[in-house]
Amino acid sequence: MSNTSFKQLSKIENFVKETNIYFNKDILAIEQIPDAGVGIVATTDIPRDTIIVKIPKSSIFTSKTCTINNLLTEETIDGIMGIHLAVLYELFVFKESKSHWYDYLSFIFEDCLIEDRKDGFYLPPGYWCSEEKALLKGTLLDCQYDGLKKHKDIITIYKQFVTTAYKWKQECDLEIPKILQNKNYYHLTEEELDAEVTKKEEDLLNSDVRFLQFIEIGYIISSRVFEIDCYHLFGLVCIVDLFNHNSKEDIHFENDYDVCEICGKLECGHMVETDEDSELDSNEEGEEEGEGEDGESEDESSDESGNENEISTHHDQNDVCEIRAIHDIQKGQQIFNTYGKFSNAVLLLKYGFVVENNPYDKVSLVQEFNEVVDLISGVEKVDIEKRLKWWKEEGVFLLDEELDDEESDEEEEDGEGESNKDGEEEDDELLDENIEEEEGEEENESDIIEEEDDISDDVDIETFWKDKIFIDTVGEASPFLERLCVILAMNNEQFDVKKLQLQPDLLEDIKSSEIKQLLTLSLKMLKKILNKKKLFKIPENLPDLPNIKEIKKMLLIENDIILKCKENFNLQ
Ligand SMILES: C[S@@+](CC[C@H](N)C(=O)[O-])C[C@H]1O[C@@H](n2cnc3c(N)ncnc32)[C@H](O)[C@@H]1O
Repeated sequence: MSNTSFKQLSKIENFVKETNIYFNKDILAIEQIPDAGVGIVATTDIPRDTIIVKIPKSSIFTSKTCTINNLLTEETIDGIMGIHLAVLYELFVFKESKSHWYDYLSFIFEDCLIEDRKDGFYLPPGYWCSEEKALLKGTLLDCQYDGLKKHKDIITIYKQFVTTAYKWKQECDLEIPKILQNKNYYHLTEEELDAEVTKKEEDLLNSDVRFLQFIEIGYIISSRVFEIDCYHLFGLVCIVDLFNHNSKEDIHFENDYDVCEICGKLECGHMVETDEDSELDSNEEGEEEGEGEDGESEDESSDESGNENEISTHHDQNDVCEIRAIHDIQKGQQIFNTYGKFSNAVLLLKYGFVVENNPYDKVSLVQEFNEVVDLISGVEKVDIEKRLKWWKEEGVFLLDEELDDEESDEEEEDGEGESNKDGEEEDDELLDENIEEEEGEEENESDIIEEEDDISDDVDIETFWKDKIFIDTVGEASPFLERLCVILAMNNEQFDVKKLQLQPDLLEDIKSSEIKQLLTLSLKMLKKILNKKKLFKIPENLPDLPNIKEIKKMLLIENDIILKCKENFNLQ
């Protein structure tokens, strides 16, 4: 768990004061929360729309505000990777005497600063011991997210950071953070690393405790980081990162994402110049549209720093992120943020905890589905494969849209469409992206942190369809699994000629005897799949292992869902 220590709160108080963070102590308190580190509690009734925290963007730790920002820019390392490298320098090189961020960072990374630590590292499940991982085999975390495997990019990032640190030492005599002191890796070529990447990682994990610290720091960052804007990208936001997660949130994190990508201001010389340039361009005869919006004109404008400063100073006052109460909050209540519409598997993978009564929780049926598909008789194997291919490439997306449309219709009927006017739905989506994904995985975003019902253009097809094969939190089969069973139960005429798979209305028309028979067959298939799902065995005397509490919770929650499902479908 990425929790902080209540004993160290004075550090945060110092930092808040020094950096002009507005944290209304008359209405909020930082308190110790059982099994969740610290959290924020309302000390009085708080009316809806109250701004409870305000943070100047300059007080957010990002790759642009850190001490080594110019080096990172030269090296084009930004986003979460930039934060990771910067944290190593603030904590282990600049330290208390030279780092403006030390009070805040040493609060979040307190354990990482303990000298000679040998164990108790906070690591993603892929780095847990084999006994712990064995207990989680077959869970959603394993089947859907491959969460018991090590993270393939970590060692490459480590190698890149080591090389960069040695280069900075040579070029500007900058001390190398102790975690990155590894001459072997400095001399290692990328080809040599690629050739034996798994073995090299195993060797490092077994021989160098500093590599574990490196992974730990990356994991802590990933569990606390927020998306800020198109200039800073991601950042660690003091105070805002103390709100714990609940699927029902009490607050919204509000900030302007669209700022100038060159200087980060809301309005600035760059933007003014660019607008003027494009106006000029559009007035010039015979010139093509879009000319004048290129990098050159932007570079020219950035040279005119005098003008820019005037505007910047004025707009600095607006460069703040705010936390707003989205409904009335009662005195004494813990105030929750939501990290996203995440199942417990994602919560465990990304943040190291699981929650009971999670409406987005589910149990994977991918293995059971594949086993039953292998046993289907009456339809040729090639036809089954053809249908599965169609489903993965087209069908699953069609049904996703169909369900989205149904949901919007229902919302309109319930009058919920009004929330759109307030922008609340858009805000939800933004929030889901606030705590962003693990380092190095930017391209596989959809694997883990995408809002679960969101289709993105570059979605990984295998991940997408598998993610839809589950039992939901109330023990019902997912509509995707139900539809897939119908499709696999069709005869070739129904699939190829009548194209019933493209006519959901017909499928629901149970008056037709042909459809009735099809639905009976598909229900039989569905029950076969559900029947194959077995309860997880939880040993009575669980070994005393570091993550055993969360593992046990996870297994009990998955078992509870499986039991509800067996009851719903009258299965043994
Ligand atoms: C952004 S921090 C929140 C503040 C944190 N509790 C602390 O002590 O600093 C995220 C971490 O808080 C913990 N956390 C957040 N919500 C939780 C919850 N509902 N139950 C248990 N732990 C939670 C997890 O350790 C997670 O990695």
